[in-house]
Amino acid sequence: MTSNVATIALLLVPLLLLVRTVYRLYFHPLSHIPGPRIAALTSFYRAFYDIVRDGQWVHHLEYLHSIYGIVVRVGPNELHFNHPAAYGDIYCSGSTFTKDPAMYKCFGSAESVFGQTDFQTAQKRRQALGPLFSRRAILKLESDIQKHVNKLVDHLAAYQLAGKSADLYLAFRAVTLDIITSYCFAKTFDAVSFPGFRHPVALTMDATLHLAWVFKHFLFLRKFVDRCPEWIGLTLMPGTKGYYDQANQLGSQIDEIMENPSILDKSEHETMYHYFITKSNEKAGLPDLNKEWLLHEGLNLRFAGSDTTGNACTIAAFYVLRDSRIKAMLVKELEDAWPEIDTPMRYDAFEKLPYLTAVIKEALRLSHGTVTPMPRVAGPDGAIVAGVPVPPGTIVAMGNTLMHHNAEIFPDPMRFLPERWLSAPANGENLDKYLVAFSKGARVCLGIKCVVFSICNFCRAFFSIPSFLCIYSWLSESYLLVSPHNALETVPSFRFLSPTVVIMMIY
Ligand code: HEM
Repeated sequence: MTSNVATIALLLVPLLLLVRTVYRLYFHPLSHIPGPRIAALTSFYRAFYDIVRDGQWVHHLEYLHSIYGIVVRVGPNELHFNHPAAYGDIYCSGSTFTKDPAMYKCFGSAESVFGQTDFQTAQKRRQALGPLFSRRAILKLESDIQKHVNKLVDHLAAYQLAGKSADLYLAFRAVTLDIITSYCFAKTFDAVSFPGFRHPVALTMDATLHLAWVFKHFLFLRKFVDRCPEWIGLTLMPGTKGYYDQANQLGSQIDEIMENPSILDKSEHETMYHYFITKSNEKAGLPDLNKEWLLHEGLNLRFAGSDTTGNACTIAAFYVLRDSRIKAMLVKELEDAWPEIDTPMRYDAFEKLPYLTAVIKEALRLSHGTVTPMPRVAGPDGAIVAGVPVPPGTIVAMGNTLMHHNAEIFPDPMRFLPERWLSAPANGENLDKYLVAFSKGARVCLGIKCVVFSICNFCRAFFSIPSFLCIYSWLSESYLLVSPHNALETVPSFRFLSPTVVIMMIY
């Protein structure tokens, strides 16, 4: 009897696999869409590039589109597009598409605004947190942000005096980490003061990003890590110590506040907690307060605010410093606008400077924000994307890199060319429409205003103080300004979802 069951099972498994293969290849609603046959059969096709090839999926997508055209079937139930219209169709379509849970649950930040896949729930969370990142709120904290930038500049000056090289990639990571932790929690790690800017949190961000891919394709591992005690997590992934440290640190701050919310009254300025705990008007429709939610939200903001902004600043510094023409133009504009260095100049004035703005846009374009395509799932009515009918439940995406590298929109796309943002486009179209570093639509980056503001501040500190210009030329001549893996052409694709919170994967 037992052997009969085993025989039937042995026959059944290959039979089922065969049926599935035939279905996926010939009868699946996506079977007519071009793409590699193997991708139509199994999602391990993509897993291979994500995990074994260490995040090279983004580069492979460019290759696939060069062969198959604007739409490629990249998985059994997944399409990837490469057409400017597709971006709008997918990301600006309101509630037609929702975030793909397989991707957004793998970071361990399921409870944060970023992790919400449901459209309505996400909107409520965005409404609650949005005012923290409004222009008004940011302007109120201008001096606080500038304080951190000035500290970084002091440290860089010390490097110059000592004749030592500085890793600007880590330096930017450190200062953005300090800014965002101070901004959202009124506490910082003082990461810029760490020798070599090598704060464990900044260092381990990259280390754990690799794991995101593993978790995406093997979600049960994510769940295992969520539940296992810290010592097991640390034994398996020693590189995650910095994350445990910050989660523990943030966790105790949350415990303290939840126990006694009145301590928020003594806070130096409003923080994330004020928006979720004390501002009852905006709380409508939010779940009951709990530690896990605040922790996910907090860890998310830390990652979202430091990784992306740090990358954009690194790219800006890298390209401005290696091109003396661009550097001269930028410096001239800043010096004309700000002749008296000792007289503080406000952000409102800087944001009106056209060349500075163009440099920032170009840095955002070439740092991409989120490098990996952000997957969305078509709703029950399906959709039309770039003229292609998409059946309900299909996963679709279009990567920012493909938009930003599109030579028809951005001629000579791999060149850092701020001027492209200054000249009127030949076809009269506004180029801003194609700058998608912050994504677009209802799930556009929540920190967008905060970012432009911070980058302006960096530029102001770095490029407008004459004595620091020599640091820059010295650095650019003598050393690579960025970690080799972080230069534009090689920004690793596992650094996806910049605001992505991979930080939480261990939580
Ligand atoms: C140069 C800097 C930044 C870039 C390029 C950037 C880019 C992005 C992108 C592309 C998304 C969409 C991700 C997705 O849908 O998968 C996003 C979402 C988000 N970003 Fe940013 N970001 C930056 C800085 C920040 C900062 C400073 C904060 C605030 C601390 C922030 C907070 C968020 C949040 C909360 C979300 C989730 C929004 C939602 O899901 O509705 N980001 N960001």
